[in-house]
Amino acid sequence: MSQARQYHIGLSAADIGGALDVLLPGDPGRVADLARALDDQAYALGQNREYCSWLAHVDGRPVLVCSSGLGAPSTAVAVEELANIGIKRFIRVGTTGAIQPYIDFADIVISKAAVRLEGTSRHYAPLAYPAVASFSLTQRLVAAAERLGVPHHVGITASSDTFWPGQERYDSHSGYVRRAFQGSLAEWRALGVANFEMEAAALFTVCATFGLDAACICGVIARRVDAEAVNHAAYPLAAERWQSILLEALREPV
Ligand SMILES: O=P(O)(O)O[C@H]1O[C@H](CO)[C@@H](O)[C@H]1O
Ligand SMILES: O=c1cc[nH]c(=O)[nH]1
Repeated sequence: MSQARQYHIGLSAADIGGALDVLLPGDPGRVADLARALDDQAYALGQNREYCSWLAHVDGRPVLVCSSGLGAPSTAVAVEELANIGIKRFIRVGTTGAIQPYIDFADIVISKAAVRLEGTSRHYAPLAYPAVASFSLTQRLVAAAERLGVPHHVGITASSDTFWPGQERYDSHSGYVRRAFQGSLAEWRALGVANFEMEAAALFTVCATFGLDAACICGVIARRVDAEAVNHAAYPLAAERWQSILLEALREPV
């Protein structure tokens, strides 16, 4: 473990009080709310670039909340540096677009694996290497969702490098989706993929190659069976649900 202040996240081991767990929301603007939902005494550690960090305690155990930034490259940087300062369990938490008709707004999707549509994970392992979540960490999230009765789905997630073409959205600036992606949403749906987001595959791959545990829990704010647009009204309930699941899961001693 390194004692040095990490270049991008701006944290050192001394800052995180021996935390082994990190929650990784994509958006730095969501860190404070999430940390306070775990612990009303949670406090800010600082912010560098897209990496905003707070420290919370759950039943006396330290839990770091640190934004990953948007997309795979910044997530991989966060994993590298958080691993350097002693983090062992990484839980991504964020928003997602569901592609299956049975998944509703604000439902929770817990990823058991991810399709590696992004490029970052290939810097760590060849494409034949699977992007799988940690069984034990994922099982803790699923058990917590079940205990709380929160509507949730456990499924395969497709992680794209882009919000528009890679998720086959035609409402982009150009309105054009490359031929390689035309029809891709229907194909992922036919193959049983549950949802689109942008970080899980890199997180799972990097953590697995490091021998670390990773999981991903997302709340549905777009239903791609109906529309390309995000439904902002779904966010508060989705966030309330993921916060309650995470608190319940973290209360369980490992
Ligand atoms: O809500 P977050 O965690 O940012 O996650 C999703 O939202 C962003 C796209 O809007 C991507 O980061 C995607 O993975
Ligand atoms: O549709 C969506 C919604 C959130 N995040 C994504 O990456 N896609």
